[in-house]
Amino acid sequence: MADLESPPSVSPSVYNAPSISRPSSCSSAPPDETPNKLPASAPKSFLFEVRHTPTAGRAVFATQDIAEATLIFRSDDLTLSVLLREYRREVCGQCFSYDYGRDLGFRDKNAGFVFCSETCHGEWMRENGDIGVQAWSAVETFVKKRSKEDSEMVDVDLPRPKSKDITKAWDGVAAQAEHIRIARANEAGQGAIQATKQHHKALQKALQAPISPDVMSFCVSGLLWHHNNPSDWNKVLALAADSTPYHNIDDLHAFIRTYLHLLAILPIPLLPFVTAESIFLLSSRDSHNSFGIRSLEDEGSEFFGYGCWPAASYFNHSCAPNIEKRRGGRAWEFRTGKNVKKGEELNITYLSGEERKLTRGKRMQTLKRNWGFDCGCEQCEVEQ
Ligand SMILES: C[S@@+](CC[C@H](N)C(=O)[O-])C[C@H]1O[C@@H](n2cnc3c(N)ncnc32)[C@H](O)[C@@H]1O
Repeated sequence: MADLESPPSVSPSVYNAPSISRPSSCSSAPPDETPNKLPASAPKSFLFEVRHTPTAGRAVFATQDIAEATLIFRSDDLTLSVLLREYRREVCGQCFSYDYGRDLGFRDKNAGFVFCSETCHGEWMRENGDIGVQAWSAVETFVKKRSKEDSEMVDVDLPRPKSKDITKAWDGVAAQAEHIRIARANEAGQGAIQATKQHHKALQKALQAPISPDVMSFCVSGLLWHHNNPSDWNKVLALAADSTPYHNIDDLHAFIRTYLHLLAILPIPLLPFVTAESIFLLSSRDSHNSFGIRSLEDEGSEFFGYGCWPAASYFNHSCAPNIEKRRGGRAWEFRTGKNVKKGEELNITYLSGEERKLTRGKRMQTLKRNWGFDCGCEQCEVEQ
């Protein structure tokens, strides 16, 4: 993940036949999109339009003069998200409200989330559905038994695994994944192939591997979103993709182990969604599109997690942005930070407060490291 405006932390398809096992890391371009066609999920307003640019992909442009402090867009289309485990007692699992570190009152022990109200709990249950509630309970039971095994902090200075390393690593677990599927299907009385000792051993081996609870939550939220909203999956597919989304080799392996863990523990109806491709795809879209979910007070000093709001992900970065974004509950609001002229690009910043004060060179480095792009904003051109 290189989330919009937060420090790097853990990162974090359509149903594929279970036998397909490796992510197609080289073919991550959004489907059904010609250079001039925009996805239906791109944000829409009479104040702006989304257009393709020669150097920075799609971008948002004002279609008329806009006065300072105008609300230009509200994005409430949260797809996948992760609430870091250390905040699970303090931050509402549905609306992300926070009460200065106090434990919230409505606890769902089975699922491992707290809520600020019965209404939020009910909404969360409704959105996740029966299978979702079962999935979160399975994860919670599994994590509770193990707890605190992996440190999820990543060293951002280690090299990122290249496409060929990623493919090789996923290929390396394809056979084990197949064995686990067969063992699970047999347990559920559904197997076309009789499970043997070898299959059960593969499952046990997966269960014993070190766990990464936040990576697991990230993946579960994405898989559930896909399961529960199949017709909206294109919103995620249409986002800018990163073909090498893992911060380092440990991050890559955390996702691969998580894949096997999820095959071993999730409810059977979810298993068709748990493919190497889908887990890779979640990272590849998260990497360039997630927004940090931070406290609303103290200039956002508490980093609760991150999430992906597809319509909000069409705003490019500028080192002198004209749009300010602010989270309210589960939605983001975008307002002009200054008067904007018709035809100007509408930009937010992807840099955190301290990073914004850096020199051009250091800002460039930060954006390149966290986002993989060479900043082509007007401010950087002026300062050149
Ligand atoms: C959140 S997406 C923004 C929308 C994106 N342009 C698209 O077509 O989906 C972030 C990606 O946009 C591109 N981008 C954003 N700001 C940029 C900038 N200032 N200079 C160059 N590329 C930029 C980079 O490829 C970055 O990874």
